[in-house]
Amino acid sequence: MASTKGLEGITATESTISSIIDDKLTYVGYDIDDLANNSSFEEVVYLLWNQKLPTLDELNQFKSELISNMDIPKEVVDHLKSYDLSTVHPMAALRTAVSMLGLFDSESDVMEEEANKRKALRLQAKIPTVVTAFARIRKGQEPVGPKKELSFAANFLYMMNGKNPEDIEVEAFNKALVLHADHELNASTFTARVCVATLSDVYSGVTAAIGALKGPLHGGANERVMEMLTEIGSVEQAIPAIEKRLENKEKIMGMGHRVYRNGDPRAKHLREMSRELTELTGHSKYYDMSIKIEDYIKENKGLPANVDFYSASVYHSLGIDHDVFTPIFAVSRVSGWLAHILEQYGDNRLIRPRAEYVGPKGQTYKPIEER
Ligand SMILES: CC(=O)SCCNC(=O)CCNC(=O)[C@H](O)C(C)(C)COP(=O)(O)OP(=O)(O)OC[C@H]1O[C@@H](n2cnc3c(N)ncnc32)[C@H](O)[C@@H]1OP(=O)(O)O
Ligand SMILES: O=C([O-])CC(=O)C(=O)O
Repeated sequence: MASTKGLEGITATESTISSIIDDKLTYVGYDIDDLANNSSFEEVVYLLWNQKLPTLDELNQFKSELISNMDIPKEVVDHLKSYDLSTVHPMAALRTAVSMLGLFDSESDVMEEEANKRKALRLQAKIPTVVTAFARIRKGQEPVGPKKELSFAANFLYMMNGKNPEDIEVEAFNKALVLHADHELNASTFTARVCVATLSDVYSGVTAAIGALKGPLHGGANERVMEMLTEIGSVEQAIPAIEKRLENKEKIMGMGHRVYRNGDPRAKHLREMSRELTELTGHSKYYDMSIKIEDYIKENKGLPANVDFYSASVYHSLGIDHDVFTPIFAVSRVSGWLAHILEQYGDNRLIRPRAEYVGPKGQTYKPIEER
């Protein structure tokens, strides 16, 4: 039987979490546009995990549970301080720290449903703390803990910068978190599901997913978009630089998508946020360059911008270090990974496809001294 490279077009599982149908994205049946325009990230996480929007009481309870679980063990902070901070990528630090968090969770290997839900909450709560702690430690700053009265999005920015964020920053960051929360069977979510389908634990599933998200063809693209924009440097150079990259058969980061053909519905929200925030912070050139590149690639390659393209200039405008863009993706996407992990446990079967063997056949074994 012939193989399908990259499993393109293969339906590998049923899911009730998110859907992409005719280029339209929904979480549990709610249109991403409605959620992006109206909901808090905490509401979306609750929705993904419970398959329903919370009441006000449920939301308040959920928010306070999240905040009260945000602290991370001192040993993890000490570990983050022990690397060569000039070379370690924050995604690598996050991958190791999440695995380490499992060592300090006495329920790590308890496979009961309620224990898995408690671990999900702890991971969702602690990942922003790890990301912000590492970002501060490598600048010689001490980590900052969360504030009870702040939202999840505001707390991330507070723990990162050590000061209360502006409303417009919180609004933009919340929207970015909502837009990145889940995306059907993308590579990192599939990785998480494959891992836990062996009945491995939640920490292993999330650690594996972080590894998959890190790659430049997936979540790692947002950092590469900013690297590209910075290298290009000016609006005038945008098209000549892109033409040169295409001539060299380089991929344009943030462009193209395996599933969307006519456009990623998340990109328009991020494009608008990029327009507003770059203007407000004096970084309009990055928005102007992005628009030119998007139009050129659409016209010449027929490829749409994906979620990673405009998130780059949005995060840059929020003053976030470029190599922290992908960890921020993880801060949001862990909600989707955890929803899928819980769904996988709920109706599990080992995921084990086949490979079509195309190597040599019928070889005769020779003793080592005769080779
Ligand atoms: C959150 C996310 O993960 S969104 C995706 C983030 N990744 C990126 O932005 C990286 C850049 N984009 C890409 O590499 C791809 O579009 C992917 C990985 C997103 C999708 O990949 P696939 O569905 O496997 O498409 P594939 O890589 O086979 O590309 C098909 C054709 O389009 C071209 N193409 C696809 N994306 C791009 C791009 N960004 N720039 C230039 N050409 C591209 C390929 O070169 C290929 O051309 P060919 O048929 O002439 O060889
Ligand atoms: O679905 C994909 O292949 C990649 C993507 O856009 C995401 O994970 O958000």
